[in-house]
Amino acid sequence: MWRSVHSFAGLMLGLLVSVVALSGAVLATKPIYDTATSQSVVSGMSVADLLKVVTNANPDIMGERLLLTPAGDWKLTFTQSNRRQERIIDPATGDFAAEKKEPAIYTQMRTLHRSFFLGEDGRVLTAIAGAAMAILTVSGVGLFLRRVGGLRRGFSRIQGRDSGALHAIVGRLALVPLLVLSVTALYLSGLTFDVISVGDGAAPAYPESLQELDAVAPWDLHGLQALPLATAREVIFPIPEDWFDVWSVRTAQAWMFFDQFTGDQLSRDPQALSARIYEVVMLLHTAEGAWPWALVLMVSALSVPFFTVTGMLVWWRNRRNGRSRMEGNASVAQAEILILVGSEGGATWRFAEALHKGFVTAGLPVRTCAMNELRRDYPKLRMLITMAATYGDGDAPKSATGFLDRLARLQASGVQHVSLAFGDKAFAGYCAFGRDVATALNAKLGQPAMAPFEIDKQSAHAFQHWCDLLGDCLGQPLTVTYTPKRPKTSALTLTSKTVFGRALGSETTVLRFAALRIPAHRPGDLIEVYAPDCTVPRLYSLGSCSKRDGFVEIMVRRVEGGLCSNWLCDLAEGASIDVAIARNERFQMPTSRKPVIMVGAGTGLAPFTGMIRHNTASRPVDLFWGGRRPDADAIYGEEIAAWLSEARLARAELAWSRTDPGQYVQDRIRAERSHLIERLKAGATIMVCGGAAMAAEIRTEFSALAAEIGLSLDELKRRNRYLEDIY
Ligand SMILES: Cc1cc2nc3c(=O)[nH]c(=O)nc-3n(C[C@H](O)[C@H](O)[C@H](O)COP(=O)(O)O)c2cc1C
Repeated sequence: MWRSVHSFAGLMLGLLVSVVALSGAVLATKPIYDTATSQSVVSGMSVADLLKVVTNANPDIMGERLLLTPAGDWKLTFTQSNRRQERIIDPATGDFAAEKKEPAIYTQMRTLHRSFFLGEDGRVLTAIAGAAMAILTVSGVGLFLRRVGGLRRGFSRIQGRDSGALHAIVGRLALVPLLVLSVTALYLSGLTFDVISVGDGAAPAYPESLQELDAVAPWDLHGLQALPLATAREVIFPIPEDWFDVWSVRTAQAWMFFDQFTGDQLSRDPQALSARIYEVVMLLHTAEGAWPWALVLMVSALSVPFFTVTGMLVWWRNRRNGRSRMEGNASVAQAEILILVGSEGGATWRFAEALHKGFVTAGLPVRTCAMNELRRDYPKLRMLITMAATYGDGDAPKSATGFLDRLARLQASGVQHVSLAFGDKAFAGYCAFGRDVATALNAKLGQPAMAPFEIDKQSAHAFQHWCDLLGDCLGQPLTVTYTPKRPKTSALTLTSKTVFGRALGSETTVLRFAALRIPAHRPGDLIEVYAPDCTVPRLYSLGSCSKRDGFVEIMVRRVEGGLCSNWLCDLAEGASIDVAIARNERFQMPTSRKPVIMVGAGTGLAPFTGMIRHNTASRPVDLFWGGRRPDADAIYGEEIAAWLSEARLARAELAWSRTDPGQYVQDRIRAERSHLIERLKAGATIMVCGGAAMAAEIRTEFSALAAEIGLSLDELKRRNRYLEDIY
């Protein structure tokens, strides 16, 4: 529901809201401009002080009223030579000052902001924009909390730098000011259309002075002396020689009345609640007289067009990933079958879409949504089907991070369940999250309707088989048609190839391609290579950055019988290959300036090469890398030496396993124990890339190191300070 509301409002009204917000951002500079140019109140002045300077500087006038203008100037109404006049005065000297002329841009922006240059009719558009902004903000919060898996995780670090993550990061920061702006905008529209009114229209109850005494100068009246000028909005002078008239001062909260002879406060007439609310709303919405808040409003308003653009990108990406194409999705109240999807790259959504269609065709009320969208209650639910991919070290994919907590709160009895896991046998934690899901379902709902099933490398064949089994289980054949979708690929031309390790009987090749029209990527992202005769792509870590390097670089180890690796290693210079980019947000160089410890072996060096090459700010980066023999296997040997001399790399600890004595990368870690502890204390992030066996050894080493300073590996992982890219 949140998603539909948010997408609909954003797509339909994003432009309108952006125009109002941008013009609002310009208007928010006005209080800053006013502060810089106004005849500002001399801090520490009282109302009595102002009256004194005004009277002394203009002895031959008869003052009537002093009014603080929205621009922050004091305007004096007075009579001189029987002529009534109004002049801005300088509160420091009491002299008349030139009336400030507002720059034309503000007048234009105000008309655009309030009515789109369309007169009264345009005010409806502004009201719609205000309502849309309120809806977008509230539904955005709902979506965000669902994405991170609940309020408890609402303050934790948001992973990734894709448009969705940026949308959420900026959204979290701008949330409060945008909510304030939208609610106050709605209030002001309510005033425009007379839905809300300010005050009851009653004039304050003026008291009278109690006795006639000799005239006293206002600056000698203790009541006015005690009233700070900063709190006053308006001062009304008593009529001269009218002994029962009083000094009246309006503040944001009340009218206050002072005896003109004794200076005593005679009474205080609080502003009506509605008038006070109006004052607060105006302050919050326009920030007049409060330039720091104006700055906050300006930045927040500027973020609105950013949301429109990133929001559209997210919407488009979701569409492409099949996320929003669940036609015939049953409502929560009607759903009898619930398909929950845990996906990060989008492939599982495509399987889910095929299954969803199968149920719709069979006439069954089915609802398909992300695992993080699981609700507490589905009144008609009969069967729950989970389709979950696994990421990282057996972790949940993005759309399922909060699933296990949500499942615990599900109110369901007599609901059948089936789990399907997606993974890749090349990973150590094959289908690990899918298995966790199956275990949790068993604990919550009892025995499954059919045995949990695992699909390796998105096998269409295995999926069809599982759909047949599911049909048997339901006692109703299901027609599910799944056609694997090949992403849009780009062609790369091999420009150079460097082979290492021939002398050792197995080769590692660094392949460099010309990068002409390749989608944006950074070191650590993955490249999907489509080799001839391979139904599924093979993934390789990228060592290059699309923005900074003029090439694409990967490292491939020849695997006996490996279709793709042999094909790549045998490629001739000038040959072309088809590739797509797979973002790997979990394995990116952290953005802070804290140290980074990179650990890898063999081709695990690939992502680090790009990260180190671009470490131009010389942040402390240590590389621990394991190869076999320095004479045959010194991949990037010269570059590493250069990076050290250029301070892109602080240390290079290379371990050679086939020398005498042989050493593994974990041995170097043990040898550098005290240095690494210092790095950990300084907030270092550890990045590990390579085979599963090596990664397990490194985990053991860093668990021990972390324990020495009272940390645990789990905690480091939770804080995104222990990142792994394992194959
Ligand atoms: C960066 C990355 C990490 C992965 N980690 C694992 C893993 O630990 N265990 C596993 O079985 N599969 C792992 N996989 C494979 C995915 O689970 C599998 O490709 C799945 O079909 C992806 O589905 P999705 O595109 O819907 O996210 C990983 C894939 C990638 C790209």
